[in-house]
Amino acid sequence: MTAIIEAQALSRRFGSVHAVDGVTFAVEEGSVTGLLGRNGAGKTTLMNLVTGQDFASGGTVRIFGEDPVENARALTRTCFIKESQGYPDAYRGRHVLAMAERFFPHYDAALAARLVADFGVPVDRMMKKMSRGQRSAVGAIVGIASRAELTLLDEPYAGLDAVARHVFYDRLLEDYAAHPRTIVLSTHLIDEAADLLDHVLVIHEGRLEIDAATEDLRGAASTLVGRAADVDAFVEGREVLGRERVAGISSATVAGLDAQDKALAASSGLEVTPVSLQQLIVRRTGGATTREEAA
Ligand SMILES: Nc1ncnc2c1ncn2[C@@H]1O[C@H](COP(=O)(O)OP(=O)(O)OP(=O)(O)O)[C@@H](O)[C@H]1O
Repeated sequence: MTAIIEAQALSRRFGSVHAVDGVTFAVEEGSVTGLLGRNGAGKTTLMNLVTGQDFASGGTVRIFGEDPVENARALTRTCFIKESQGYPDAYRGRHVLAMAERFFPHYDAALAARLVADFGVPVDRMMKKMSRGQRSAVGAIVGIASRAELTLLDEPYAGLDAVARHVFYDRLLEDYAAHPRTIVLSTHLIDEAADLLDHVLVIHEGRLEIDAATEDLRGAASTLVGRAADVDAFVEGREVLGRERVAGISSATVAGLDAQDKALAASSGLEVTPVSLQQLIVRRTGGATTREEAA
């Protein structure tokens, strides 16, 4: 496999804030990677470093094997769409699409036109007069139609309604299947995007908390519900990610249960359910929680 992005001990400090704190990872060619984390975790900063829009305070990052900073060759193979994208005052939607067509060597204008219709974007309207969702849709259209070898999408659907988000997932997957490329997508809507992702990078307070195949994370934790005494006995000595207790009934989220463990839990009268990717990440980045409520 070829690594399209390689970061080694990459850091970015803003004064005393360690926005990105010594992260090392590789993104493989042709993968769809979710860059996940809480507000302020460092996702945008990391994407800015990967696309050469910011300078590292330490460590290195390479895309296509090269330093991205002021590297026109690497950057014309890269499309970075971010929520906070600014546009010149006089730009209408169609100007943004025309610029994209000029910039990206593999841009497909016919696909962009179809996506404009799918999202219902008023491309003759000034960008500054578009709603937040319409501006996001323009970014999503450029992100998909550019067919850049490396596509980074930073919260590409902020403001998009549920229908438009599903149009985005469907069209992105469809076009990716026909024209494979490397995609990195940051999002807070983890479960919604989970089917799209084959790899997950979770960043927490600037550090890389999880770097794993989505497949390996599915079923990586389970929730056990039952009588408090039974739950307590079962989880003794296991990795507990979170625990809640209401009136003698306990619920515990536990990592690393195999089929035998689950069967044992069930035979002890506990209800066992898999934890979704989103729940797992919330547990991992929110710290183990313990909540007790009286009856
Ligand atoms: N230019 C800057 N100057 C000072 N601090 C900054 C700057 N840019 C980012 N930060 C800080 O670095 C941290 C990481 O910010 P970043 O925007 O990368 O987070 P994020 O994961 O993209 O968050 P969100 O999900 O809220 O968009 C935050 O604490 C932020 O306040």
